[in-house]
Amino acid sequence: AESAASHNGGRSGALSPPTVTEELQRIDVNPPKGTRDFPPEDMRLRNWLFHNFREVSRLFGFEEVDFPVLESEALFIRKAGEEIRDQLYCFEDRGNRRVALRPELTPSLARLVIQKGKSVPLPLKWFAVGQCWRYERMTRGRRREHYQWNMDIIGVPEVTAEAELISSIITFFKRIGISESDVGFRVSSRKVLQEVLRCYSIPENLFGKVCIIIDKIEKLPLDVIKNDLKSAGISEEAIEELLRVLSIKSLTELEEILGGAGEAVADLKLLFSLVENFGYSDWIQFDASVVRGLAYYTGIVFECFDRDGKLRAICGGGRYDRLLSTFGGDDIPACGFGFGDAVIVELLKEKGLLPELDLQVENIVCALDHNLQGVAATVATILRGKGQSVDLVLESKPLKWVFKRAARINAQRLILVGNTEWQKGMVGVKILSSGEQYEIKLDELE
Ligand SMILES: OCc1cccc(Br)n1
Repeated sequence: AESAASHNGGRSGALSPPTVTEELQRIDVNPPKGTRDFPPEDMRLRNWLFHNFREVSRLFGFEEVDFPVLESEALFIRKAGEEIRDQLYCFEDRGNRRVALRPELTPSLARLVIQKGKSVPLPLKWFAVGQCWRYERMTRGRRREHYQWNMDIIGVPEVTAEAELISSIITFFKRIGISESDVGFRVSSRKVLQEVLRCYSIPENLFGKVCIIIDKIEKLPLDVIKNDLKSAGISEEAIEELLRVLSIKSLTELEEILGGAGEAVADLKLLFSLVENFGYSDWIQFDASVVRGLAYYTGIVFECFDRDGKLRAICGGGRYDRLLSTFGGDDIPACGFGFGDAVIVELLKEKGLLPELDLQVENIVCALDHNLQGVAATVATILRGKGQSVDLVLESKPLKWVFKRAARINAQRLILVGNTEWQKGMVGVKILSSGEQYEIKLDELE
């Protein structure tokens, strides 16, 4: 009675249908709103994507780092009115600490650089692939988590660092079949805005807030943008000049307006010439309206877009020379980018470039008699010792079932352990693609 009871979920006696209360205990088998499971087929695609992230990072000599998904909330509290702040997935833990699920990786990276201090000689080239979170009202039905690939160069003030980062992203695109006819980079510098604001004697501490307002220029009506800038203390005249500068689409025109003496024009000219040296000029364009939505960028900013205009930004990044000092660290220059795992998959689907990633098992091993199960396990161990994957049939099953499973798991070879063959120290082998079959001594199996 006890085993029967334990067998059918604690209900005594023979198998009986669950009672109403037990039925109500059924949990919701879907993941929390805005989050994803990764069943095998999706996990294969994710692993393929992350493998390419990591391979490009390796090719560029970057070292992998990681940080806790949970961070002190203080890491992400910036006063510039960023969307990332409004959507912070934050709470008070049982120790009354204000904590947050990280919405991005850069602040954690900055924290680790400061923590390591002089023990890590500059420049640092670090990369990470990590899950990031936001708590967004599900009205928009958007995801609340994604995985981001980040590459960051710490300690290099020159735009050679930004050129290297853009080159690494292009290398990634090329690896997966995306070309400059599919995507492009919009590149600008926040120093453009800075130089305009300085012309109108607008205090530096408004810089981040102005950038965040302007970053919404494509998403909000122009009068809203103007009102927000006015409320932030920007004069009408300065607003008009800002909007005029933001519509510039060529470096020549920018130089005419800002003059050739400023850092913004110098940085951008150098960056474009470096990228040209890489042979990647067709991938990038100057666009003064690019500011990006994170307050801490201080120089070059870029984002990658799909030329069909169907998708949100594929990736984005820029220079953040002040972030480490705002965390109490030294004034160390830095730049980096974030590349999410979702939009790129939408782009690959659009372009018919999703890779074929079937499960591949080299061997399926099956004992034909239950007294040979131990021998079958030994065969599996021998093959695994040679680095071969083995699906070991763990129950007594008819051969028809074994062949069906072999086809489902895409096994290349069926190894049959039967009494007749085993009497001679042999096992049966069937190559499933050709149908060829033969017997072989165990120690000759390879
Ligand atoms: O790109 C902004 C962002 C941050 C965290 C999670 C998700 Br989904 N998206």
